[in-house]
Amino acid sequence: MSWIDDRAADLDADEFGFDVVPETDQSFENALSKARDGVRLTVDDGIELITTGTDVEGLDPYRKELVLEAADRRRAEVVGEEVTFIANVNNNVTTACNTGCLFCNFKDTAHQFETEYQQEHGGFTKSPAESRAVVQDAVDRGVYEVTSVSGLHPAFGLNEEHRELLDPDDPELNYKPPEAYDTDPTTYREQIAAMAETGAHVHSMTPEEVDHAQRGADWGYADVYRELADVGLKTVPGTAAEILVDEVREIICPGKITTQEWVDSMAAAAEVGLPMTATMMYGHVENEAHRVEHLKVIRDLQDRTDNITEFVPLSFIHQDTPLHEHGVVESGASKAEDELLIAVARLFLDNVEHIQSSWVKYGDEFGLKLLNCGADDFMGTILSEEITKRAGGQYGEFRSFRDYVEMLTAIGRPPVERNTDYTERRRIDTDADVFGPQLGPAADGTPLLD
Ligand SMILES: C[S@@+](CC[C@H](N)C(=O)[O-])C[C@H]1O[C@@H](n2cnc3c(N)ncnc32)[C@H](O)[C@@H]1O
Ligand SMILES: Nc1c(NC[C@H](O)[C@H](O)[C@H](O)CO)[nH]c(=O)[nH]c1=O
Ligand SMILES: N[C@@H](Cc1ccc(O)cc1)C(=O)O
Ligand code: SF4
Repeated sequence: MSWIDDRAADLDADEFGFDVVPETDQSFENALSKARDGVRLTVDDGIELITTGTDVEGLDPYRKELVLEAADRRRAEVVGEEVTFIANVNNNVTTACNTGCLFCNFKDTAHQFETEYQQEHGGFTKSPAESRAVVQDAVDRGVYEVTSVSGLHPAFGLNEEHRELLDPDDPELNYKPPEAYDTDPTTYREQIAAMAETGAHVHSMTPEEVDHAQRGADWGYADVYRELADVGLKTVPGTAAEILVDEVREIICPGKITTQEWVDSMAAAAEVGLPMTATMMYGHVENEAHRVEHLKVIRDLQDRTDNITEFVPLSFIHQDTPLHEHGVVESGASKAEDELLIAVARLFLDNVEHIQSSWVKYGDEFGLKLLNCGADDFMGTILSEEITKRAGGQYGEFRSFRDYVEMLTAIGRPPVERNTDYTERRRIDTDADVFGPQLGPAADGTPLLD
C-alpha cells in the first residue's frame, strides 16, 4: 500500500465533525421567493434551496422542481436559449505527482517515473516537442483551444533559473533534478511556449500548478502568470478548487494549497489580465453547506475581479479513487444533487454569466437535462480525456460538432460555437451539410475527425 492508501484507510466518515453544517434560520419559501425576484442570495438562502429546505429530511421532489424552474428561468433571462461549446483539445503534460489528493486517480506517484524504477506504471510525461505535436495535430483539424492540466512533477520549475535555485535535498521543496527521470518535463515556460507556437489558445496553469511554479522562490503568483503570459498563456482553468472550505480540503487534499491561496492565485491571474474559469468538485465528503460556502467564495472573488468567464461544476467520479476504495465514500452525487447544484449555482452566482454542463462528468443524456436546470454551456470536443477516465468515468473522450448539433437540436436549443472567453460566437446553421468548427485560425468548417 502507498502512503496515499494508508491515509485514506485511516479516514472515518462518521468522525469528520465538520464545523460548517446545513442549518439555517431561513425558510425554503422565503429563499425561493428571493431567488425568483432576483434578490442576491445569502449563504442561508442557498442552503435552503440546495437542500430543498432544512425542515425536511432528504430532498423533496416537488420543491426541487421549483428550484430548477427558477434557475432555468434565470438562465433564459441572463443568456437566452443558445447553448455554447468549443473546439478544444486536452493536452495534459504529465501524470507524475506527489500531492496525494484522495479523490484523484489521474496521478502516479512521481518516484515511478524515475529512471531507477523499472516497473510499468501506465503514466506519462511529454517533452515540449511531444506536447507541441499533439496540439499541432488538433489545430490542423480545426481546434483552437488547448486545455492543459498536469501533475505536479517534481522536476518541473517555472523556468531554468527556478530549477537551478531549487534544492533537491530540501524535502519541503518537492524538487528532483530532471536527470532522475526517463523524460524531462522541462519547465512550465517551455511547455506553454511549445503549445502556444501552434497558434492554439493556451488554457492552463491552475492555481495549484502556479503554486508549484513558485515554490521556494521569492516571486509571487502574479509574476508567474506574467512570465507565462509573455510566452503565450491566454486563460486559466480554475480547477484545484475542489471545495473551497479548508475543513474539507484537509480531508480530501491535505497536500494542496489552502482556500486563501487559491483565491490569491486567481486574483493574481486577474491582475495580469488573464480571464479564468472557476470550478467546484463536489459529491464526496462535503455537505450542502460546504457547497454553498464555496459558491460564496467564487461570488466574492468575482465581485473583486469580474474576470471569471464560466463556472464549471465537476461531479466527483468516485469509482477508482482512494476515497472510494477505502470506503470513505460509497458513491458520488445523486442526479437530484447534480441538478440542484447547477440550479443553485445559477441562482447564487448572479455575477457569473455562464454555467457549464460537463458531458465528461454527466454523460450526454443527463448533461442535456442540466441545460434545463440553469446551465448554458456544454463544454467542448476535447478529443481525449484522462482524469475522469482514470477515476472510472464512462462517458468517453470526444464529441464532434455533428454530435453537438444533433443533441442540441433534439432538445430544441440553438447550437453556438464559442471561443474560450466567449468573446467570439457563431450560431451554427443546423441545415448545413457540415457544421464546423469555423472560429479557429485553421478551422475551415470540416469535421475534426473522420
Ligand atoms: C487532476 S487535477 C490536474 C491539475 C493540477 N494537478 C491540479 O490539481 O490543479 C485537475 C482537477 O481534476 C479534478 N478531478 C480529479 N479527480 C477527479 C475525480 N475523481 N472526479 C472529478 N474531478 C476530478 C479536480 O477538480 C482537480 O482539481
Ligand atoms: N475543458 C474542459 C474539460 N477538460 C477535461 C479536463 O481537463 C479533465 O480531464 C476533467 O474534466 C477533470 O476533472 N473538462 C470539463 O469538465 N470542462 C471543460 O471545459
Ligand atoms: N475547461 C474547464 C474545466 C476543466 C475542468 C477540469 C480540468 O482539469 C481542467 C479544466 C476549465 O477551464 O476550468
Ligand atoms: S488533483 Fe492534481 S495535485 Fe491532486 S493528486 Fe491529482 S494531479 Fe496531483
